[in-house]
Amino acid sequence: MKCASSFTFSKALNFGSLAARSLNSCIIFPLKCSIRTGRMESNDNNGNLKDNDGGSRGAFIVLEGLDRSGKTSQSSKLLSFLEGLGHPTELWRFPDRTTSIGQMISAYLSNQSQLDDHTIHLLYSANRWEKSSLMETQLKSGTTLVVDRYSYSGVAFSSAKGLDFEWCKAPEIGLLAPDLVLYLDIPPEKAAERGGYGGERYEKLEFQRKVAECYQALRDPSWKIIDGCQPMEEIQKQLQEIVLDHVSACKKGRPLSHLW
Ligand SMILES: Nc1ncnc2c1ncn2[C@@H]1O[C@H](COP(=O)(O)OP(=O)(O)O)[C@@H](O)[C@H]1O
Ligand SMILES: Cc1cn([C@H]2C[C@H](O)[C@@H](COP(=O)(O)OP(=O)(O)O)O2)c(=O)[nH]c1=O
Repeated sequence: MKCASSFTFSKALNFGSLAARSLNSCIIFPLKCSIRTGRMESNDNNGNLKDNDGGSRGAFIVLEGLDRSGKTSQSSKLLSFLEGLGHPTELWRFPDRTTSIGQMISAYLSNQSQLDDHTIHLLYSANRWEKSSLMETQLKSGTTLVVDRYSYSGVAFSSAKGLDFEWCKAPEIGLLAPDLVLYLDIPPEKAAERGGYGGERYEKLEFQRKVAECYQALRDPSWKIIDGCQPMEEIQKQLQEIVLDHVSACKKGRPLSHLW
């Protein structure tokens, strides 16, 4: 894979932290299906409700996979499932196209603008950084976040273009790490058959094959790999079984960690 030449590692890091500092002060409009804030409550030994300050929090769950692997369908089913069990839950997605950075990304994806590969990579990252403090607030207030794509998409798609793998990871350093990555595994050819690709920039079979290889390189043993070719209901059942353990571990105070 080719190395970034004029753009150094430290510049990428500086960009990431600068974007985080300046954008965190902006008004943020999160893309979500439900908003529930407020403190978690639990019973003390006498059965009285008390504030839950002891690190109890929501779980950070990420769905990853190729375009058309079923992430959006499964994310919303997961949201309904968790809400149905009474867990405060929000559905987020990246890129979040509602912010001004997100709109630049959207214009690029629909081929209305042209950007250097490094530049768009850093914009995707900035789009995550501008949401990171809100993300942390929500998790700490007890809300579980189901997130459709995260840093792994950033690295897989940009390194599939030929950018250096480690360079691609650098601007993500320090972002919150998910508690669980659910990877919907589907051959690129199968994904392409699903309703056909639209006109977006990356929706091309040859490119998706490279993305699949880059995801392979990025995977770690903690990822849950789900066969995305199964019927939707079967996938849904498997995801439900996996997430509950993580939701309860986070409720019991599993600490938040950071990438990578
Ligand atoms: N398990 C599945 N089997 C068959 N079709 C599916 C399955 N999951 C999703 N689809 C269909 O594939 C298309 C893309 O699904 P979507 O959830 O939008 O994927 P993504 O968000 O990963 O791009 C939709 O038409 C959806 O109905
Ligand atoms: C989050 C992210 C997405 N992408 C790509 C993946 C998708 O092809 C595209 C748009 O993402 P998305 O809107 O999730 O598309 P889809 O629903 O088809 O999966 O942006 C990146 O290249 N880098 C990133 O950091």
